[in-house]
Amino acid sequence: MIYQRSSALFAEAKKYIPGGVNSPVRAFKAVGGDPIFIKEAKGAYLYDEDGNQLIDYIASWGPLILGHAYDPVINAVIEKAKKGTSFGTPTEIETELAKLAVSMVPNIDKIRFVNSGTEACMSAVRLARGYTGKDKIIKFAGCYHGHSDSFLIQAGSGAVTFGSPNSPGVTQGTAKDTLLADYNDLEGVKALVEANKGEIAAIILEPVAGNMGCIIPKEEFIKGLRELCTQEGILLLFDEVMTGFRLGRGGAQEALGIDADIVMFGKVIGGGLPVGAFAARAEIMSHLAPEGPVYQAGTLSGNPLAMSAGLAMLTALNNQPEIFTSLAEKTEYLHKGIAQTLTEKGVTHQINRFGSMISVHFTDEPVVDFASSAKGNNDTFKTYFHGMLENGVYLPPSAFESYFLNDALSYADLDKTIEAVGEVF
Ligand SMILES: Cc1ncc(COP(=O)(O)O)c(C=O)c1O
Ligand SMILES: N[C@H](C=O)CCC(=O)O
Repeated sequence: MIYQRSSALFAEAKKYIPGGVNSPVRAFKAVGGDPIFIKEAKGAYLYDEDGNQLIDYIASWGPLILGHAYDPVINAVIEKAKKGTSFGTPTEIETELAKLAVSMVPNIDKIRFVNSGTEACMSAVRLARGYTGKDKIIKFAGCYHGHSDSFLIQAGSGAVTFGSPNSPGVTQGTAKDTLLADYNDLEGVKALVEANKGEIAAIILEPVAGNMGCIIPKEEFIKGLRELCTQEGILLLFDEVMTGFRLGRGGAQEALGIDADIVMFGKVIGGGLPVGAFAARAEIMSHLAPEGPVYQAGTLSGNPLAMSAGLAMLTALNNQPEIFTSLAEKTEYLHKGIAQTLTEKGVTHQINRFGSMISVHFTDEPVVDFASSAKGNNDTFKTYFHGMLENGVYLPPSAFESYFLNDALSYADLDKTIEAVGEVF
């Protein structure tokens, strides 16, 4: 593979954009080398600026569950754009998307659209604080809820990849209200709740984590959190930015059989355009302005182009729920193929998978939380990542990220990926 033009574009970008990228995980810092600049994409493939074709396991970090440039989404956006790009007024399509989302997801009556997952999580926590009248929240080490100040405390994703899980710029005043627990450690959470009795507004988590690799919640952990929240008057916040409309029509709530109090969305709900959302029962959502006192706003929130992309995406998923099953089957096939190859080659590994999310960890311990994920061998990961790239497979450039499978991937693509693992090792 030749990456001359990508490297030249990166050098130019670095002159004008910090680190040459607009989101840190894109910069390949954890794996070394220059990031690949993409020119276009269709279905399961990316085409870079040097003319290489790559099988894509990132899908724009999750949104493109039906593959790149999915025709119904593209056509909906084109048609909408011809009629104007933004009005700053209510539009009918916002209600159409809200109605559809509410019909697909359990436990929610109303939804508010924002522009990113970060905004969704930030606003959901404000709502939880306003609703409960309490200040503190509990988050889990290695979970990422976007880059709002309250969440940059032992955050996963790019924050941990670049060694700053606690970002400079977050004040002590803000940080003290974010209490930290370990994923899958119910007793630790109970102890925190006991030590801060009556002060906790919310427990926020990725119900299936994807920002320290893919990590599955133990049944007793997730059930225990629900029970604890109900007992203590704490709101349970599911950050479904990755899992929403990916693990099934009803997301992780449905897949795990657990009801959350507030649910946050991003990625798939925008069909590849910038959309986030948060949703809850009417009683909770009624605290939000202009109905209630908790303020939240956005000049471009509910943008018609973004809404039309989201509506086309959710309509497709709602009408063809078998896609979720076939994606999970493809992911299982990939899991088995990679596991068999790595075992034959004598490479120590763990693979975690849930639905269409999967991650490979080069460690001999089960990966159940941030600490066990961080034990993965990063030198082996770098060899794996660059070797796969050389073989035309584009994986997330960090061991702390999940892969996202998309419906356009064929079994031939999966076989090529599995063969590539054999080539690399
Ligand atoms: C679980 C989770 N929550 C929140 C976010 C923040 O979303 P965004 O990047 O759209 O702000 C992300 C991804 O970035 C995420 O994976
Ligand atoms: N892990 C992050 C979100 O899912 C990756 C996307 C980003 O921060 O650019």
